[in-house]
Amino acid sequence: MSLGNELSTLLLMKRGVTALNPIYLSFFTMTEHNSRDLPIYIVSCCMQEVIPVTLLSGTLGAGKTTFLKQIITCEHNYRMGVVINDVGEINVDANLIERHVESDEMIELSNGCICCSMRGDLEDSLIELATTEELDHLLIEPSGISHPKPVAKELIQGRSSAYYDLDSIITIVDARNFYDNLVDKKIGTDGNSNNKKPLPNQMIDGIEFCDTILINKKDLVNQIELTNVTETIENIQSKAEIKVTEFGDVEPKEVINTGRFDPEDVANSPVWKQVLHEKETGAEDTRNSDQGNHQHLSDEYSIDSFVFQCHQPMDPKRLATTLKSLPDEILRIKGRVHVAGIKDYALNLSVSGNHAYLDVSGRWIASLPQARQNNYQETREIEWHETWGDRETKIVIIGQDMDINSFKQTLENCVCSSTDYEQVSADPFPQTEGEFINF
Ligand SMILES: Nc1nc2c(ncn2[C@@H]2O[C@H](COP(=O)(O)OP(=O)(O)OP(=O)(O)O)[C@@H](O)[C@H]2O)c(=O)[nH]1
Repeated sequence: MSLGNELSTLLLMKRGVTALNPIYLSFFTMTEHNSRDLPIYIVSCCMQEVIPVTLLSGTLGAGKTTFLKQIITCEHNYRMGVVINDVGEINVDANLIERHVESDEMIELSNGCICCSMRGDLEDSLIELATTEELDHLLIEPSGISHPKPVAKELIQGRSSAYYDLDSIITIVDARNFYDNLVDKKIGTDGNSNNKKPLPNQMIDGIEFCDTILINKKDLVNQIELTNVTETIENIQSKAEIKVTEFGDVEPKEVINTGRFDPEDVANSPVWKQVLHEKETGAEDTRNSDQGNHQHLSDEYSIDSFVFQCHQPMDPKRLATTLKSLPDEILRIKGRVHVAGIKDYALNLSVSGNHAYLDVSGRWIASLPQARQNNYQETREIEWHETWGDRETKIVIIGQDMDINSFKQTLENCVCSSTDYEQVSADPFPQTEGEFINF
C-alpha cells in the first residue's frame, strides 16, 4: 500500500458545503511502513456542518431584542444559538432573552462593542460556541451602536469563519424614528459644525449594509408615513427584501435560513463595495482597528453610556416627569427600576425615541416567602442590600453629546429619601392598567 506522507486538506467554505473543521482533524501514525519506508498516515476527521448565521443590525431601540425574542420563542425546529452584545456594563438585552434559551447556547458580551473593543471576545466566543454546541442556526445581535460591517467581516474571513456561513443580514428600522429623522427632515440635512456624523447616517449605513429590512413599529406611524418610509428606504437600498412588522412579528421561515446574503448582490451597495475592496486588497479598515476603546463611536457619533444604580426606590412622579422631558441627547434608556409604592415587582424601563415604556418584569426576590428567598440565595449569586434586598434600580443610559453628570444628578433627584418613600401611595402609576405606560 502506498499512500505517501503528503496529506492535502480541502476546506470547502462555500455556503451549504460541509467544511472540514481544522481542529477536528486528528492524525495517527501507523507502525506499518510501506516499501519506501515512508510512514502511512490515516486521517480521521469529523465532518462538521457550517452554522448559518443571521446578523441583526439597527439603531438603538429599533426593536432588535424584541425581534430576537419573537423568533426564538416561535415554534420552529432549529437549535438556535444567540450572541447578544450590549454597550453598557449590564447586558439588559441578554437578561430579557436568557429565559428563552439554554444557557450554553447564549453568549453575552457586555460593556463594549463587538465591532471594535470586543472583537477578540466575539471571535473566541464564536469558536467556542461552534465547537461545544450542536447548533442549527446562530443569531447575533450587536449593540445598537455597533457597525455590523466588522462583524460580517469576521464571519466572512475571520478566524471563526471556518465554522459559520453568513446567511443573512437583517436591519431593523424604527419606522417612527426613521420618518421623524429622515423623511420629515429630509435626507442630507447633516450640516454639523463639529465634524461629527449626524446619527441618521448610522441608519442609512445599516440600510445599505443588509439583505433584509424589517420596517418595525408600524403601529407608531400612519399609512402615509409608512409609505413614505418604505419609498425612502427603497431609494437607499433597492436589493433588500423589505417587510413591515409590529413588535418584530414575522414568520421565522421568512427570515431564517433564507440564504439571502449574497456578496455579488450587495456589491453594488456603497458600503459593501468598501468591504469587498478591503477583502480583495487586504486593506485594513482603520476606522475599526482600535481594539481598546470606543473611539469609532465618539469620533463618528459622540455616543457615550453610563449606568445608574441605586437600591433606594425612585419616586414615581419625579421619574415620570423626568421621562416625559428627557434631554434630546438621550437616545436610549433600558433596565430595571425599583419604584416606590410597587414593592413586590421589578419594572422594566425602556426608552427609545419619544417613547418610554414601563412594564412588569417579575417579582423581587425580597418580596417572596422566606423559604423561597433562601432557595434563590443558595442557588444564585445575588447582591443583597440589608434594607432593600435585591430591589434595585439598574439602568443603562445611552446618549449623544450628553452631559453625564447633569443627567446623573437629574436621576439622583428622582430617588426617594427614606421619609418621602413612606408617603408614596400604594398605586403610584394610576394609569398602569395595561402592560405599558406609554408617556
Ligand atoms: N410601539 C412599538 N414598540 C415596539 C415595537 N417593537 C419594539 N418596541 C418597543 O421598543 C423598545 C425597544 O425595543 P428593543 O427590542 O429593546 O430594541 P433594541 O433594538 O434591541 O434596542 P438596543 O438593544 O438598545 O439597541 C421596547 O420598549 C419595545 O417593547 C413595535 O413594533 N411597536
